[in-house]
Amino acid sequence: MIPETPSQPATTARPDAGPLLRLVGIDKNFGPVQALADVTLEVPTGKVTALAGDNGAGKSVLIKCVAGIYAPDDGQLFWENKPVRLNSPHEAAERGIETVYQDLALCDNLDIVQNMFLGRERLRHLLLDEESMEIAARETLASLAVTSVRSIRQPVASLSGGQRQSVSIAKSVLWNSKLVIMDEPTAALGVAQTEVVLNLIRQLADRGVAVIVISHNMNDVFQVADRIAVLRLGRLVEVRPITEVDRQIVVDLMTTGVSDRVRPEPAPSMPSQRRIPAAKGPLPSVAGALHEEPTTAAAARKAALALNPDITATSLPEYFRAALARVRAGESGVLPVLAGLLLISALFQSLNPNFLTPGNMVNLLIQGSVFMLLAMGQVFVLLLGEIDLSIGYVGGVGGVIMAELVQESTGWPWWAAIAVGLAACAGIGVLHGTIITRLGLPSFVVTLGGQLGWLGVMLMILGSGGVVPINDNVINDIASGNLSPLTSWTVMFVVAGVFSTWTWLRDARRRDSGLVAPPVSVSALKIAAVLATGVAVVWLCNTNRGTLVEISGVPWVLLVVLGVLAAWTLLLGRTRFGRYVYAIGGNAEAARRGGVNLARIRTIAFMLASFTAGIAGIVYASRLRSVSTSYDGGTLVLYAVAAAVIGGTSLFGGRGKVLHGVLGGLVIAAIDNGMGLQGYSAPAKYVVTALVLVSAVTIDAVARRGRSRT
Ligand SMILES: Nc1ncnc2c1ncn2[C@@H]1O[C@H](COP(=O)(O)OP(=O)(O)OP(=O)(O)O)[C@@H](O)[C@H]1O
Repeated sequence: MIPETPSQPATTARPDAGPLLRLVGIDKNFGPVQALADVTLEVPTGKVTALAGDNGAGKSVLIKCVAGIYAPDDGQLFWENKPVRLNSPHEAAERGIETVYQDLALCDNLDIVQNMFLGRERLRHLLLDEESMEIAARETLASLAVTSVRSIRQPVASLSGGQRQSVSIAKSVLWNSKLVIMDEPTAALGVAQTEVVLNLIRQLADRGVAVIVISHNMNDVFQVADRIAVLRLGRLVEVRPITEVDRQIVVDLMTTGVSDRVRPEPAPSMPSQRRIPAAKGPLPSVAGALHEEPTTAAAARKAALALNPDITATSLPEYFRAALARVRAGESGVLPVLAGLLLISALFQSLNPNFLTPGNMVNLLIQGSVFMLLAMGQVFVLLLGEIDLSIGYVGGVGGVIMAELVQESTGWPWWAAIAVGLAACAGIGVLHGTIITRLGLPSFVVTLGGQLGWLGVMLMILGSGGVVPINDNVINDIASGNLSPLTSWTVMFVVAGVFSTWTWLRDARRRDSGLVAPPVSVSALKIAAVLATGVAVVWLCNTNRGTLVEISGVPWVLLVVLGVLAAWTLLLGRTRFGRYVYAIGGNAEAARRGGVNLARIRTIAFMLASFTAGIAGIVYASRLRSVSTSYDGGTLVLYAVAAAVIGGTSLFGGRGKVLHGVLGGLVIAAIDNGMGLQGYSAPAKYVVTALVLVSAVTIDAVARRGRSRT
């Protein structure tokens, strides 16, 4: 089992207990290539063992055998004196073997805490326990003298190579790893960063961790290693204490397998032989490893603020300045879509004064609800870097199943009909997800096939008549019914009250614990903004929009959208599943190495996309009070992808929020509605929506470039 209490000193050396790891007679062949031949090696605790060898000598294959990636063809591994088989990286991790790979198995889009806990998140009441994880991560970094709590919530993408290595090493300390394997840990690092990383490696060994380091850099090997094992053509030729060899001996062993040379006494000033001393407490040169640059406190604070305004801003102006810096760095969040919405509204209002009337606004919200729902489902899939082109017609299938079941001849109650329609959609999502993950087919192709296939199924259920009317009042009221004005206000204040209390208490608790939290003024501003939006929407909906009879109140469908938004936001933001969706979108390999079951998470994401499409299909059917052959799922799915991307979800995976689907859906509904008021036909609407989509994708791509430049 993986120990649950991290950030204590790791194992203490057990001098009498033998080596932590013993490899005996390990062979590994790849067809005719003998990568390892009869390798016998002991790895003791509390020592850094350097693995040296020329290109192709077998170093990587050897560590992969220890890390559970390759099974040796012959030979035996002994872990703490017991014979073991390590069948997967997960099994190795469970025994306390952590591998820090050259390509650093970190997800760029996740922050430091999220990366350090990836695959081993702590939960409280089934939700991620962010506070406890942040505290543990902070303590671990501090114990290694990587002392910057300020930046613990910054995305790993914004870290330098040395900083990323520091995070990877801290991760192994956090998890009380007994053996840490590092593949070229200082490759591509500058002098100062190399020094930081070597110091951290030394600290690991001084805590009693066994460390294996592969490095081509002899300076590093001589600085940090206690012993050196040399491989040549897959065979282990020597293991010696580092004090008994010099560079020439190592080179001789690597190239010829033997060396008669006796190491001369090193001159005290020889830089290449300078050893890092055993640590007594945090090493000063490691302090601030997350803040190597810039050097002055003010500049460091400015940089930290720019990376994440929540980190350190203590006043409102500071927070806004930092947010502005983030926008300039390509982290614009929902700003472009909000600006776009304002612009579109101003444009249509100037063209037609009816655009911003309460009646039209509510109509627009109802029209947009189908786009919003479909887009919210699509966000799950886009976050994975995939796409689902079938959800339009999957929603249609859900709608038509529900419609058939509430026919008088069938006589099902409305709730059962809805449940079966949604279950059918979820099942379709599982089917798509399973085909995509198990057969390894591209989601684009599978769901394109799904688009045609489910259109066919929908038409078959519709039958020769081509239309299934809905006479059930409850179902028809989903899109056409309203809450009473009083209930509308009550519901709004309850929802806003719950959100405000939760936000306020959470932010206050985090501030009290010294964790990353926005200043009080920002928490207050967030609450005020939500309250103002709620009041505006309810005021709008409560204004009479009927001509012959009075029609007022919040439409039921808005509650459906709000409910889905809240549920999916919680799922993506506060659960392991959500964390893994982002992790896979950011770096699927890192997620896999963290023990995440990629196939399961992907399949669930496709299921949720289809399930949400089912809700959209039911709303659509409710609005038309029927399902017919005129249902155009092909256009709907394109609008859904466009809405998610326009809202700010990246097509490249790993970035996005459920809220983006709602905001993008609003933009599309506004274009559709505004152009409709102006008397434009469908083709013109398509062209304008396409232009907006292309602009959104361009903004996404430019922002991505901005981020990588930063
Ligand atoms: N998956 C594989 N399939 C076939 N051959 C492989 C595979 N992995 C490694 N080899 C072979 O095994 C031998 C040892 O490779 P390995 O990657 O361990 O070398 P290395 O010592 O790590 O070299 P380098 O320093 O260049 O990374 C090489 O001849 C390589 O071509």
